[in-house]
Amino acid sequence: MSSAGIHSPTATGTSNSMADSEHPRLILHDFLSPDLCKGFTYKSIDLQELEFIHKSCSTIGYRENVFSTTLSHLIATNSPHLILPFLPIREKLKEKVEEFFGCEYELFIEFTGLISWCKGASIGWHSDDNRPYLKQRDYAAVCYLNSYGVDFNGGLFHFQDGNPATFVPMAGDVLIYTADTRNVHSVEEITNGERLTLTLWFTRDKSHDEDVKLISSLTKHPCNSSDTYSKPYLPFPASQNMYWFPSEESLKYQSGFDIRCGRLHVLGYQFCCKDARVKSSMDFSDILLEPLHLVKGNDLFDKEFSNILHLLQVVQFYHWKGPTELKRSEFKMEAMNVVQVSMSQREEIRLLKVESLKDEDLAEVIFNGGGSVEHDWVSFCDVVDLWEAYTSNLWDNLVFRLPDWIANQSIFYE
Ligand SMILES: O=C(O)CCC(=O)C(=O)O
Ligand SMILES: [Fe+2]
Repeated sequence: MSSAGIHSPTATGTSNSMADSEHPRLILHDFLSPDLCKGFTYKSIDLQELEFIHKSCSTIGYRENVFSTTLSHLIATNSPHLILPFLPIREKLKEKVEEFFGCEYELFIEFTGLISWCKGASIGWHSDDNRPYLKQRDYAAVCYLNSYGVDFNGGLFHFQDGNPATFVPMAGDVLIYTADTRNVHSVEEITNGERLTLTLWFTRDKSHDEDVKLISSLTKHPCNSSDTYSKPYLPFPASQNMYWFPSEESLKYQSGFDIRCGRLHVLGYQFCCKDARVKSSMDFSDILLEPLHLVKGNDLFDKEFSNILHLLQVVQFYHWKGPTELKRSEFKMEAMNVVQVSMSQREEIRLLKVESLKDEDLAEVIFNGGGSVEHDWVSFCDVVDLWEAYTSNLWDNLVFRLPDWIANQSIFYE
């Protein structure tokens, strides 16, 4: 394997003795450099791209105050094309783990997911194979997508024995370790911010190969059919309870908040339904599945998004691309349909907010909101087109690759 693209890694314990040691582990600094995937035809890796995917697609995670985005969830919500940005790094990591532990071509990826930990999340001493249903896990690779002291506080990683005892998560670093009791570890409580990782587990057991399961879903998915229809790539939400925080409130929705609405809220956005509660009898969770308009202050963006996930994806895309970085197009005010919110719409927006954000202070604490976020409608307009181009390009790319994946029962990039 060529190491081109692995940006001046300062590896701890690259020698074999470390892989064979009492605590086999490896730290790679700056592994996820922008150069990582230079050789790939798709594009260079962008940590913010994975952040964009997580902030627009995540659901409630497996632990308190944790959110996750798995590849199978992306397929289930009609965003199978969003697995593509994971693939270059997923492949590089697998090669690295196999190389370090001397098991080339023996491993399968068991799980790939974006995982974020918010204020209050922590985990005590454990090994990653410490449940009967996790016994197949042999190795873990955790890629840190943002940084301690910058994006979050708390969240230091500790190994119970051996060195290093503490690891300070910084964007671009990777931690690789065995999933057994030779690497018992913990993560300190997050005190503020959102700590984001791309986490993979590897197994020698083929029956736990994630690719086989993903390909089975992709085979049945519309992206594998020749019926073409317009905009096949619009996301479709999973069930409402998967988006309600905290999850124990999701049976009654009396306190807490919908995480998609929470994410919009901390960026200063609201939304309303096209036909002001035609649907007055409708439940807020059904309205989130209806065509929606984006609202900021008194401005209503007069373009319909097909549902709350579509709207959130475009908004997060805008914040990924950065309003200021976007080259301002010629002034195209007339093409930009921003109208003033009417009285009846104002009331509807308020009601929707009350129902979807029972506890807006909690949403602000969890998603670290409140700061001022840049926004202007001219660049937002451009982004709607850019999102469309980005998405349909990924979709075409997926459709092109899928037959080979199915034939090989393996998801690969190169
Ligand atoms: O995010 C990390 O640093 C490690 C998380 C962890 O220990 C786990 O998910 O099992
Ligand atoms: Fe762990």
